[in-house]
Amino acid sequence: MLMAASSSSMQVITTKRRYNITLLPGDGIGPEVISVAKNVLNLAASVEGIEFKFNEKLTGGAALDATGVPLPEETLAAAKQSDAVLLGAIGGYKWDKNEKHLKPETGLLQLREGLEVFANLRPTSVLPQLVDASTLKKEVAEGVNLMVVRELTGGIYFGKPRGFGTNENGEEIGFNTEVYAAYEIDRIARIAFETARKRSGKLCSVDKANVLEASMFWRKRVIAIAEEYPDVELSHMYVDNAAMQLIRNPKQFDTIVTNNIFGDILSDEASMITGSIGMLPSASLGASGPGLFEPIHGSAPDIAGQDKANPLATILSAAMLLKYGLGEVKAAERIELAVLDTLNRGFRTGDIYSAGNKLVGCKEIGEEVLKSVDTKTPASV
Ligand SMILES: NC(=O)C1=CN([C@@H]2O[C@H](COP(=O)(O)OP(=O)(O)OC[C@H]3O[C@@H](n4cnc5c(N)ncnc54)[C@H](O)[C@@H]3O)[C@@H](O)[C@H]2O)C=CC1
Ligand SMILES: CC(C)CC(=O)C(=O)O
Ligand SMILES: [Mg+2]
Repeated sequence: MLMAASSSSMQVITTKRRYNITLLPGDGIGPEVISVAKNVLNLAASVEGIEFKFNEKLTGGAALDATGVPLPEETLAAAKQSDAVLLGAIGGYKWDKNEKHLKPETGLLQLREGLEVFANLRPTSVLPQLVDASTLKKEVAEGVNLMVVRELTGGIYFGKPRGFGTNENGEEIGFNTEVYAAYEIDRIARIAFETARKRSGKLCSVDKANVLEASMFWRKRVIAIAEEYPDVELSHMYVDNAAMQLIRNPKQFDTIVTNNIFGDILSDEASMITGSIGMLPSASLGASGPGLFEPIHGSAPDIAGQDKANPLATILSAAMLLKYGLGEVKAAERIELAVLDTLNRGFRTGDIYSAGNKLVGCKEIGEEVLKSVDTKTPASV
């Protein structure tokens, strides 16, 4: 807001906040959920006096088909120049047999690396409206509210050497390397400690330090960084036990910090506590530059093109874009409340459906969220 002096009076001029958003629909259900989330994002923003310029670009399999690479330079350049990036999902059966590294998913890794978004926040909470949809018993699921802080630009997905070759017996092999430098662990640990401090003050670091040197080093660095956060209670757990404890008693966790691959796997597992992978959003953030916001799920080729996808994870990722990417907290809350209101009114896609609710498709639940964005204010839900 600018104050401009005139000769007769002080005039208040409200400046519209304007942002450039790169949209990367990707493959499979990606374009379906992005189309719905874009409308929700646009409406919530305009109600709050924000204007978006959307710039849609190719990535993943769609980019491979059109340009021969899964992340065209033009896409990365547009993403870097924008204020935030919203991505649908990447990959599909069509490209499964592609040779070596020519996979759509490589484009996603290149994008995360190119934007240097090393911190992936994956909140997992059981909404009161969806306790029935949880895979777990009501008393185990009710009230779960945890945050997985996943390291996103290091570890085995990026480590070198990697590739295909032959072993000493001349047999074919494939190999990857789990490698972490101290700075990579330190910076994600600090994000996790800060996150835990703002939540209930409990941080659990998940590793495989009984077997892997990279994990032993991970634990050593997390313990070193803990000295900067004496108010946060730090614990450690091996990943196999963590996978089991998440199902046995998820409420023992508040903030979990872990490496790239364990975070990928544990967050898919955690999604079933909330009812569906179609509910979980994520924010990927770096030290500076635009954040990348995407649902945690993939391109779901088994339901693509059938209007069956749950777009709520992408809509909630749009809310994270507003909150973490742009600092537009009111517009973010408007979207979160609209999702709750839509669920309160009984609308469900197939993945979160339970008897007595209204079964709708991707587009229709999107329309219902739009109605809620329009009618509900933070005070009215
Ligand atoms: N961030 C990304 O772009 C990711 C891409 N992938 C890619 O996606 C493709 C499919 O991978 P999958 O292992 O099958 O994982 P997936 O997450 O795409 O699907 C797993 C299961 O969850 C269901 N599902 C996923 N999202 C849903 C939604 N929004 N609403 C309702 N149901 C939903 C699917 O129908 C499927 O049965 C692969 O090419 C994979 O590499 C996988 C994970 C993340
Ligand atoms: C598709 C992969 C690159 C990653 C993945 O599964 C994820 O980030 O959840
Ligand atoms: Mg995954």
